Amino acid sequence: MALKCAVELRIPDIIHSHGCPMTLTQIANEIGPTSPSLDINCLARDAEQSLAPLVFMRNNPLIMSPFQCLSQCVKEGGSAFQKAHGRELFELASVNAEFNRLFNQAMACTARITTKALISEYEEGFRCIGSLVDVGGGTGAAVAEIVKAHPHIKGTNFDLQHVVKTAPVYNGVTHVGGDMFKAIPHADGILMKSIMHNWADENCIKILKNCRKAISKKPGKVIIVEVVLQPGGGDPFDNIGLMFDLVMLTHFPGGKERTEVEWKKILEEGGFPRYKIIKIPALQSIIEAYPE
Ligand SMILES: C[S@@+](CC[C@H](N)C(=O)[O-])C[C@H]1O[C@@H](n2cnc3c(N)ncnc32)[C@H](O)[C@@H]1O
Repeated sequence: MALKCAVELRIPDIIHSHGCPMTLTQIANEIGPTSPSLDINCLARDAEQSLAPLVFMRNNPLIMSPFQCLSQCVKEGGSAFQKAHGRELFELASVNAEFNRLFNQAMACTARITTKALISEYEEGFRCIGSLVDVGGGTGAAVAEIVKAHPHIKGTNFDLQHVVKTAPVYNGVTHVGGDMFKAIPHADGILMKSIMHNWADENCIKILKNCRKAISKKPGKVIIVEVVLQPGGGDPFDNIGLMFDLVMLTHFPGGKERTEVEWKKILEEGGFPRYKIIKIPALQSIIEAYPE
């Protein structure tokens, strides 16, 4: 709430354009309709890497109100989102254009940041594939950046119809609308960033089985970009990982963050017995999984 307020008042922009630390009185004097707006940091609304859309989404009443239903969800099961709104999040996005836009913009702004880390730390991993499908890729920001860095890759952004129909055109990227529980377009590599944590194990296994059908044995692989919780603690991102676990529980039926042991189980059952975890400078890690 405090972050939302600060972004709405353009406080990060005010401090940046001042160029050095400011007192509260100086900031208060600057707040007004004619505040100069230059951007530097992740909360400045106009910045290329701005996280402001994420702040607006997380503070939207439709996203906040399910937290009021958390105890009911613990007692009865099911998602708190469904209890608050009578339908699940992606269903609501399909019938509410404004919520769809808000959610997709929030996903795209964080995708740009994680994708930067992914591109710099996983260069070899992308070099050896000729085609890549980003499953649940939202409006395509991540695959667009990957294709820009690796122009030999034929990129596909795959998501629900109501999402891809609002996606911008990107060079080297084809948008395909569909349902990952039914079928996934064929490619050498499948990217899934922040998808599996929305779903219970049995649904993740269904998605992985469809990925398995969509890739060739060689050089086929699935590139999962997700949190890997460290049961013993000690990771600098531990607290954020646990906070995300609570958000997943609230917003998605069976949604959760997973430890390596939990990942191994669903990967094996989904047809990916071999995997490698690659740490990147981000909350998420890369889980590179192979069909054999
Ligand atoms: C948490 S968002 C992640 C978006 C993107 N991968 C990112 O990291 O920014 C989950 C995405 O999965 C998509 N999705 C949900 N159900 C789907 C389905 N059945 N088939 C394809 N995509 C789906 C949503 O529309 C949404 O874009």
